[in-house]
Amino acid sequence: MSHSVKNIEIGSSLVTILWDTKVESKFHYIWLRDHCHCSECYHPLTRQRLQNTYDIPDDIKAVSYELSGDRLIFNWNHQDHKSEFNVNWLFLNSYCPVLILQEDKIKNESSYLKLELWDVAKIETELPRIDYLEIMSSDEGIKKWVLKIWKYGFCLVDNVPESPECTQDLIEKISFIRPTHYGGFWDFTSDLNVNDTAYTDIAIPLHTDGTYFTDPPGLQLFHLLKHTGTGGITTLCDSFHCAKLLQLENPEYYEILSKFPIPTHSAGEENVFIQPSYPRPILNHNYMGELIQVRWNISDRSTLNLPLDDPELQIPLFYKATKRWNELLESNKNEFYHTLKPGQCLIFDNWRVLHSRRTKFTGQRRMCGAYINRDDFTSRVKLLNLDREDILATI
Ligand SMILES: C[N+](C)(C)CCCC[C@H](N)C(=O)O
Ligand SMILES: O=C(O)CCC(=O)C(=O)O
Ligand SMILES: [Fe+2]
Repeated sequence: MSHSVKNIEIGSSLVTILWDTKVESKFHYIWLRDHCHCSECYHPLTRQRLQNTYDIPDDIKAVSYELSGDRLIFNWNHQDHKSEFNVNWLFLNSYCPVLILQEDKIKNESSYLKLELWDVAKIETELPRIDYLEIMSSDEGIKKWVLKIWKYGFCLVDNVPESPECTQDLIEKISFIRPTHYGGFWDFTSDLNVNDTAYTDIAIPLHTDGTYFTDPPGLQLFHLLKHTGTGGITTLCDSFHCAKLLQLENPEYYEILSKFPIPTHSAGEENVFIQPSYPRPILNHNYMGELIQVRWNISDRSTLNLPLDDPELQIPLFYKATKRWNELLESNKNEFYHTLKPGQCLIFDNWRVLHSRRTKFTGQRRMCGAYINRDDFTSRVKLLNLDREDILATI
C-alpha cells in the first residue's frame, strides 16, 4: 500500500510529516541526514553506508524541502547537500511512531513470510516436501525449498541419491556448511567416534542442538544412509506452537521459561565458571517480544548453579514449568513421528523445530548431514526473495 504526504512542518531539529492516514511522524534532521541514500553517502551496489555519521554537524538542519510525487528532497545547511527520500520508505521506516506494524502486509495472516505453526493433525495433511532434482536444477527450486523450511520449520527432500557427496551438494545449495567440533559435513554411526550420545544407539528425547553455543546452528539436515536394525525413529515438534499453547494456558510458566538462564555444556565438558558465560533461557525473544529461538536440551543442560533473585521460589517453579513444557512437546498432538529412510533427507530449523531419536535402535545405522548458520539461512531467504515487491523489510 502506498502512502502520501498531506502536510510537512519544518521544525528547529526535526520535520513533522502528516500522512494520508491522518497520523503524524517526526523525523530528526540528524536521522534523515544519516539515512541519506545518495551514491556519495550509501554504496549503490553493496547497500552499505559510506558517509561517516559523525561528520554530520550537531546543528544539521533542513533549510528547505521539495515534494514532487513520492519524492521528498531535503536541502541541508551543510555542504550544500541534498537528500532524496521515497515517501513510502519514510512511512515504512517511521520510528516516531513506528508505523510499519500498522501495515496490512504485516498484519495479513497470509503474508508471504508468515510462519505456519503446526501440530501433528495439521502437518500430516500438508507435509512440506520437495524433490531433489527440483532443488538441484534451479534457483526457483532452492527458493521453494527455503520458503518451506522458513514457514513450516522443516522440509523433506525426496529422491536424493544415497551418497554423502550428493547430500553435501544438496545442503550447500542453501549456503556453506557450519563447521563445529563435530566436523563440517558429518557421516556418523553409533561408535562414540565423538564423545556425544548422538554417536551411540540410545534414545535422545526432543531437543535442539547446540544449546551450549552462543549461536546454535540455524538448520540441521539428516540423511539416513543405512540402517540394518530397528528403532531409532525420528520425531519432530513445532516448539513455537507449543510455546503459544503454554503462554495461553499458564503465563507464569511461559514467563519463567523466557527468563530463567540455563547453564549448558557440550558433552565431555563440565560446567566450568568461565566468565562471561552465556546461559540463555529456553524461550528467547527479539526486541519486539516475538519468540525467535527455542533452546531445549535436557542432555546438555548443566548444573543449575546460577545466582537467582529468589531461588527458593524459582527452582521448584522451574521444574514445574519445564515439566508442563515437556508434556506439551511430547503430547501425541504435537510430536510428529517420521521414519527416516535412505534417499530422503530431512532438514529443519534448529531454532524452532525440536528433533529426537525417539527410541534406542539396533543394528548398523549410518547417518550423514550438516549444520547451516541461522544468519546464512535467513540471508538466503532474503536474497532469493528480493524480487517480491510486497516483502517489507521486517526480517
Ligand atoms: C553432529 N551431529 C549432529 C551428528 C551430532 C551432534 C550432537 C549434538 C549435541 N548432542 C547437541 O544436541 O547439541
Ligand atoms: O541419530 C539421530 O537420529 C539424531 C541424533 C541427534 O539428535 C543429532 O545427531 O543431533
Ligand atoms: Fe540432535
